[in-house]
Amino acid sequence: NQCCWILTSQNCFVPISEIIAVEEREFNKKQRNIGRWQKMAKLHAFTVYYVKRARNHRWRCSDVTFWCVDEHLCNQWTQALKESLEMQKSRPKQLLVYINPYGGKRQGKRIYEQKVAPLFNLASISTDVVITEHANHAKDNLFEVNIYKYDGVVCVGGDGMFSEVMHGLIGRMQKDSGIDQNNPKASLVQCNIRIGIIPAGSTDCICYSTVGISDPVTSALHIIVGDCQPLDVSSVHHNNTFLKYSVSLLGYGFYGDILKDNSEKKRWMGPMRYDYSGFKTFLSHHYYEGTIAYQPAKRTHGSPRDKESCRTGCYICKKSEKQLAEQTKEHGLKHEEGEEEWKVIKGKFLAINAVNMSCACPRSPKGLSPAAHLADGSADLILVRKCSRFDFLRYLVRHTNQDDQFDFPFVDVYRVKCFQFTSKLSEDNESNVMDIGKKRFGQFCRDHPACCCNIVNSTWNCDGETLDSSAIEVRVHCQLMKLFARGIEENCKDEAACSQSSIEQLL
Ligand SMILES: Nc1ncnc2c1ncn2[C@@H]1O[C@H](COP(=O)(O)OP(=O)(O)OP(=O)(O)O)[C@@H](O)[C@H]1O
Ligand SMILES: CCCCCCCCCCCCC/C=C/[C@@H](O)[C@H](CO)NC(C)=O
Ligand SMILES: [Ca+2]
Repeated sequence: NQCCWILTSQNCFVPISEIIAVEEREFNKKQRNIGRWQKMAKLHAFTVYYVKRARNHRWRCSDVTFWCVDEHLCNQWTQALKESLEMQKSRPKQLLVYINPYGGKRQGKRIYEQKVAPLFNLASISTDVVITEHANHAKDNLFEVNIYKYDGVVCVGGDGMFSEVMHGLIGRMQKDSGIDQNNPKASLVQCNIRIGIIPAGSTDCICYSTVGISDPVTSALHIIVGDCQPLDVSSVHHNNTFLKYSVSLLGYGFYGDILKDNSEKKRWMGPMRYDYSGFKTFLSHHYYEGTIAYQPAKRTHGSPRDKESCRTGCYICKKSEKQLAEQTKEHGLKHEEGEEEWKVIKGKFLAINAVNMSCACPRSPKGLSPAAHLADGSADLILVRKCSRFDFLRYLVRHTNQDDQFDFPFVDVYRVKCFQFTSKLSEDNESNVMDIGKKRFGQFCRDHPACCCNIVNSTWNCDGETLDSSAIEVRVHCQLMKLFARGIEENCKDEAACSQSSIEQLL
């Protein structure tokens, strides 16, 4: 991996790990009938395709062709490079691909065929492609196929499609290992089959937060070079029944209501439906009463108010990986019961957001929690208490600029390893004190008919899908799965040197 190629005249270094493919070239001598080469009888050549970094974390496939008069020398180079590529053991050779033809702007199939498949061919990756015919097709299929013959699963679509594939893979792993997903305390088996995301959805938050951009070619190249990014996954339960897994946002109140309004009937609007529902939800300004109990994540280093973000090779995530390995060595898969105390908060909230990662996306480039980590075994729990519409707008606007969105008296943020939520309504229901008046008047606040207090429940938005229950129990599973990604890279300092187009070089 450390072995580097030096393209001398251009001062451009390409590590072997970033070479996509090496191809012998058929050379027609008329192509280069100039200078001293004119007299040569035959020229030999080979082309190296490699990753070229462009602006804003974009990767592109570039190429450089090497010409040579000595056939033997040319073959030696080609051979040596091919052997080096063979030694890159983390690269996938066989992939299972699921395409959602209806996600985002309905471009999934075209994006895959035009932008991704040619790159997979170039890198000699063989694929089995499934174009999904209905929701849950990919998930169900993952319980039936021989997943162990693949080096990875690729999903072409948005966060919802990724969620399907993740549920299929994690669920299959637990089933094959005899783990009961309904047990909220079960230690889940890690899923080592990596998932690659080719973004073709509406928000594409998981791709953006793990790669730094939502761009199909960039994601395809991360898959080809065999990147590996572990990811925390939260399990969500209600009354000892498994509901869902979440990797990006678990949102109650504002983000749940956006989804409730954002029904399948609005899918024709494409990604715009989120802006429309977002605006409507903002105007409705509903808040919800409930109780949150959480256990702080004491073992993780770092805080949600840190100025530094999780980046490629993040040392905080590395430390968590080490801790996890030590813990597994000591206790095996047995769940280690946390002795930390539970903290309890009661209140009226406009939004309760729990994020396992920053949740950066094109609409909010730094995300809902800019310092959240991809693989530290914790989630950031953000509580936005009842405030004026104007203050809530100020809070939302800070998702899109450089100002600190946690610097408000009505916003609290905690780094947690698990939490529980019960709405006031279900508390009342459970303790059987719900009075008939509440039932009869449905969603209006009896005491203040003109206020925005909503005594019906909101809905949980779990990575873009609604949950059936408002009372939930959530636990973060450190690094439960892996992606073909490497986290967001620090910006390339020398972009001019990185953005060279095709270079031709004489050996
Ligand atoms: N062939 C299909 N027909 C209908 N729905 C499908 C099909 N294949 C997958 N789905 C479902 O479509 C839902 C949404 O898809 P996807 O996530 O790709 O796009 P999106 O909702 O536009 O984007 P995002 O999730 O990023 O907001 C997924 O939850 C998935 O279960
Ligand atoms: C005043 C109007 C405000 C509009 C706000 C629009 C939405 C902002 C998008 C930020 C969402 C980031 C979190 C991502 C969550 C995803 O899991 C989910 C599924 O794709 N997306 C959404 C929007 O719920
Ligand atoms: Ca995390």
